[in-house]
Amino acid sequence: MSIAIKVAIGLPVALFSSGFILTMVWIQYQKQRMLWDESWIISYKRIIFGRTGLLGLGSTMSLQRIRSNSTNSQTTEVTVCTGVNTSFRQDFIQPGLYDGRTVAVKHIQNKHFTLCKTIRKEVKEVRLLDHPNLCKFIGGSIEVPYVSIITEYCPKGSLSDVLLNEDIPINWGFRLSFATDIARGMSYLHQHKMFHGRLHSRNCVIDDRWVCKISDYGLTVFRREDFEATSNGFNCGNVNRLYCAPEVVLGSSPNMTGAADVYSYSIILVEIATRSDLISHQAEGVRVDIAWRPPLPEVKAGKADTDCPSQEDYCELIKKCWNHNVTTRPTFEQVKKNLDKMNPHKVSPVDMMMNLMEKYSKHLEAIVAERTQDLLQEKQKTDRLLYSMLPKPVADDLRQGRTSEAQSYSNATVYFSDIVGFTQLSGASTPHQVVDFLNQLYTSFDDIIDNYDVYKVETIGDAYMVVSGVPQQNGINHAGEIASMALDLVSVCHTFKIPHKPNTQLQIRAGIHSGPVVAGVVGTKMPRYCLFGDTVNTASRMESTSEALKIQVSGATANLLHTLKGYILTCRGTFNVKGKGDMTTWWLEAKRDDFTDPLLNTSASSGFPVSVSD
Ligand SMILES: Nc1nc2c(ncn2[C@@H]2O[C@H](COP(=O)(O)OP(=O)(O)OP(=O)(O)O)[C@@H](O)[C@H]2O)c(=O)[nH]1
Ligand SMILES: [Mg+2]
Repeated sequence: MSIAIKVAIGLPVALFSSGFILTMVWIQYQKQRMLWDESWIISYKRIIFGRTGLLGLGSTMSLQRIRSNSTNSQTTEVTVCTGVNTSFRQDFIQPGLYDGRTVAVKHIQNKHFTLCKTIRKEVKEVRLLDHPNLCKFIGGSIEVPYVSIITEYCPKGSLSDVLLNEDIPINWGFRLSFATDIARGMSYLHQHKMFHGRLHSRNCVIDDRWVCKISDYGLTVFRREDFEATSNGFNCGNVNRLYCAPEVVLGSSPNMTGAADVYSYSIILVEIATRSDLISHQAEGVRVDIAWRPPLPEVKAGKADTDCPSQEDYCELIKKCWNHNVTTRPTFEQVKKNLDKMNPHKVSPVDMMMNLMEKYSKHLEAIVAERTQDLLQEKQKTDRLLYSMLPKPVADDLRQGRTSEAQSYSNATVYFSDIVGFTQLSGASTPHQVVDFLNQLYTSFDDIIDNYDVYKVETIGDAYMVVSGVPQQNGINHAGEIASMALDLVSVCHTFKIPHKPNTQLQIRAGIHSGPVVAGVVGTKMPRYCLFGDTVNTASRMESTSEALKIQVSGATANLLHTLKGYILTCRGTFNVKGKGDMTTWWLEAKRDDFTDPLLNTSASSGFPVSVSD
């Protein structure tokens, strides 16, 4: 073989071998570099506590939960170089601000800490992990007594916090999403040959997008505290016994196995379905009974959001996961497939949130519409009440905060009526009977006056006062409106039965006068619309000097009725009215059908001609 051939074969082989060796050396170097890399070590002083301004849904609960296995809690005040006075709490996870982001700081109670090769290896392992369902490791503080593990902070708290908070509605879409998230995270961990060993619902945390992430995985030696020096995970004698697989309790298997994690997961599935606090509910005795399992959840299968889409499959999955026979427990990969089958149209939590919000906003809109309708009805009721107490324009003015000015009217007609012998009648009746009687009478009067363009001013005891032409002016029609109304009111008296004296004939005395009036609201408390002026006094005199079941009309009103035509009036004559002097007044008898002038038609009425004047 010539030298050239030897070189031609040997050179590529040599090059390849040296390349291979170099690559191997490079990989080894990288591995070692990662192992000895200390960029993950965080100076505790650089974490700012108490300024995070966070506290999401579950955080208050989470962050104040005293660790159940912590026997003593100690608080040491330290002033960090940032100038923020913080307190080092060793008994729970604290949120803090590190490098501009919010982090969860889990304190490890250790009096001594050595950054040994095992811990370096553990850190290297968790640093290489990256999955959306794993709570990201950020770094660690190794300064005693501030030894802590710093991880991504999930503002909604732990899965347990969320499930036990009754104020958070969680439909089955969310529940299956949580279950799938945990299975995904765990599957990823197991693929990387890492077992959790302390999987429970408090070690699953919920981020701001409602994604469930697994926390407190790996770093077994790093997180080992002084008091649990011998433990390498669950302390099965404590509250977490519930999550311990039977083989772990019996000591026949280490707790760091995939099957043990699957067992723990089955308990989380029960918690997700029942939303109950299994730890508090477990009886003392069950902690030692390895055959004990929480009761299977009664999940409703159905189409509603609140129902499980596949009840039987869900319970079947739980049973498989807590099987005594370790080998028949599914892997998380299989669990994921099972869950996907149960929930084929999996929607992301954000979309579910959006759907929920849309649903709530629609529901809210419906409620608002309903309440608006109620409000409208209430307003109508108060309006009706207000308008029954004050004329509408006046009431509207008052409602707008405007004070309604008194207004003068050049001509209006005022009606007064009074019950004849009321004092005697009420003396012989109980107050209840009197009120009942007046109420019935004036209710029927109120119904009648609704047919006319008149405004009822008030009832004063047994007196009834009505005006027309105020506050709505109506030319000279006011006289006709009042006259027609007065005739109706008197005629109703003929048929009206006094409830407690059916055999007594009700008699009213009525009087009418027309003239100028001033009208306005008096007072701010219980405001009343009042009429003032001589016209009111004269109308009252017309009533007081009238006779039973008769309507006495002044000359001024009679003149207007004459102009309006259609009323039969007979002259009562002239007599002295107290405070008014001599007055000629008229009896309003009836309405005429043929509209002939009543004052000129002497034969039809009283038989003698009459002139109209005050
Ligand atoms: N809001 C919020 N709470 C958290 C976070 N991580 C943990 N927690 C809560 O802090 C509480 C205390 O956590 P840990 O000290 O890890 O105790 P634990 O989870 O009960 O038990 P182990 O982890 O098994 O020791 C837990 O109940 C969690 O609910 C987080 O990222 N955000
Ligand atoms: Mg935890």
